[in-house]
Amino acid sequence: MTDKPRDYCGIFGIQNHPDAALLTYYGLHSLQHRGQESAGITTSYFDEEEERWIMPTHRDFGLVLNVFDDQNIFKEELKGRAAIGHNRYSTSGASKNPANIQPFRVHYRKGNIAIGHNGNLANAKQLRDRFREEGVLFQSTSDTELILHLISHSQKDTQLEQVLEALEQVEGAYSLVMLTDDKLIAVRDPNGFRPLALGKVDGSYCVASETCAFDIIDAEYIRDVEPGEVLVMDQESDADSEPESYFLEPEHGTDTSQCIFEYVYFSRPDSKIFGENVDKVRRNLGKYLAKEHPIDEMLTKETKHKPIVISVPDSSNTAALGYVHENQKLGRECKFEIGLIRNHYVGRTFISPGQKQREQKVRTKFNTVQGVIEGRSVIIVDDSIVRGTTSRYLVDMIRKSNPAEVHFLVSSPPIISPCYYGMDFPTPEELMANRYDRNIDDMAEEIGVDSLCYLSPDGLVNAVKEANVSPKGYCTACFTEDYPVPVNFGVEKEANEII
Ligand SMILES: O=P(O)(O)OC[C@H]1O[C@H](OP(=O)(O)OP(=O)(O)O)[C@H](O)[C@@H]1O
Ligand SMILES: NC(=O)CC[C@H](N)C(=O)O
Ligand code: SF4
Ligand SMILES: [Mg+2]
Repeated sequence: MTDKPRDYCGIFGIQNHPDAALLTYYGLHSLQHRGQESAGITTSYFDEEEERWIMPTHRDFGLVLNVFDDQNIFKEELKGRAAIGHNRYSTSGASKNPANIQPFRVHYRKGNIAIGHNGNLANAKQLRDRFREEGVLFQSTSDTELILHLISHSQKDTQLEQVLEALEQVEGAYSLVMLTDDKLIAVRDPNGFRPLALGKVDGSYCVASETCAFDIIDAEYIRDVEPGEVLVMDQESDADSEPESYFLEPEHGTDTSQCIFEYVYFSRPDSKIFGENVDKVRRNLGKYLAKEHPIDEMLTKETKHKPIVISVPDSSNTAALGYVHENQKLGRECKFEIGLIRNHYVGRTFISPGQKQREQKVRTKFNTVQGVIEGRSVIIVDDSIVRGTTSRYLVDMIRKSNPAEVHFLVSSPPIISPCYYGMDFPTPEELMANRYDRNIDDMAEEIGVDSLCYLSPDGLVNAVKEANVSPKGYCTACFTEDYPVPVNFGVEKEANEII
């Protein structure tokens, strides 16, 4: 397991566009925050000379910028009017295993097929055990490959029927982009765990995990792919007519369970996911934080300045603004300040084992603005505490700038349980809330703050539902242990690695 939660994967797909691979490349750039281990693009075209469909794939470890560092990749290699792309953060199958880099592309009796997956299959172990018994030779150690085996094993007549039959057998979290020789297929699991949006650009359809990938290519957001929806776009599809749409039956329950942590931390504030702007929802989390923990109820020191609220850039900027705005509305004095400066050249989730290295990591990523902090009552707003590494060392650094007092507010509840739906969390024992038996006073002492306050689980759901009025439900399992789809607890990411 990992040091802290890491992002989900980012996926992108486009059909019937002359610059399919290039637009996918730009889309992946915008989705870089969702996965930084590896990146890949697959395209599809009919080769007149060879009289067959070709599906070139370019994929490697690293950031999008490094993987696609040569223009010729687009001119000579990734030809075709349809493309899918993937940025990976591993949840099933080791991150260092090159076989796990997506998209996966295979050839079977119905032609070529490629897949990019964001999420984690809840019944991967059962499916893998079944295939192993049947004698299947696996090409990777990832859960995503199982979907391809299910498709190739299907005895249905058409490829589309095979895909639908395969998807009826998988459970858990999956937003998918798939490429067949002549079709782009976009899928969201019936629970709708992961986001996936439909857009159009130059009259062509495109899909992406987050709408910030549309903005970078000047595409227009049309709507979300609905939970359980399978969208099929062929070479004749043009974005003025509705794409073909099919629906999968939910295996467990009928409610949707969109990942609430997307709104708390993962998605970019300039994106729209689950039908609502992330910025709007995140500000509302700050507002509810102010309702539950108004600023003056925390302060204990008299200072000659207004208390200051600082965010931990960039992920909590928006929630901190919402917190300040609501306090001011309630007549409580405070102001938003930039008290921490972030070095943007340090990766989002740079893994560094060992305590000394973790401390160094926080120092490399942040520095304090002494003049802003000195003598003030400082309220730090962050979006989440996982292991407690960031908060502990940040408070240490802030204390060195001589504030009058330091309080820590979190715009989500304590994380008490891992995610099994597409995010890589530390084990339950490593989560800070569990290390301190969920005793918030003890956690405050460990972090070194005068007080520590969290948004309540009800506050979280209410804040999200007020900002996004859609009736769809949310997964809150990492905060509540209420898992909407049964999971195989304790299966390690590396469980299938043998070399
Ligand atoms: O308690 P911890 O284990 O330290 O993890 C919690 C921190 O991790 C996340 O930020 P991260 O540094 O991953 O990325 P960000 O820069 O996108 O906020 C989150 O926003 C918290 O600041
Ligand atoms: N974070 C994700 O969405 C991961 C997708 C897939 N389970 C993998 O590990 O490759
Ligand atoms: S467990 Fe947490 S991170 Fe995972 S899908 Fe549910 S809300 Fe999202
Ligand atoms: Mg952060």
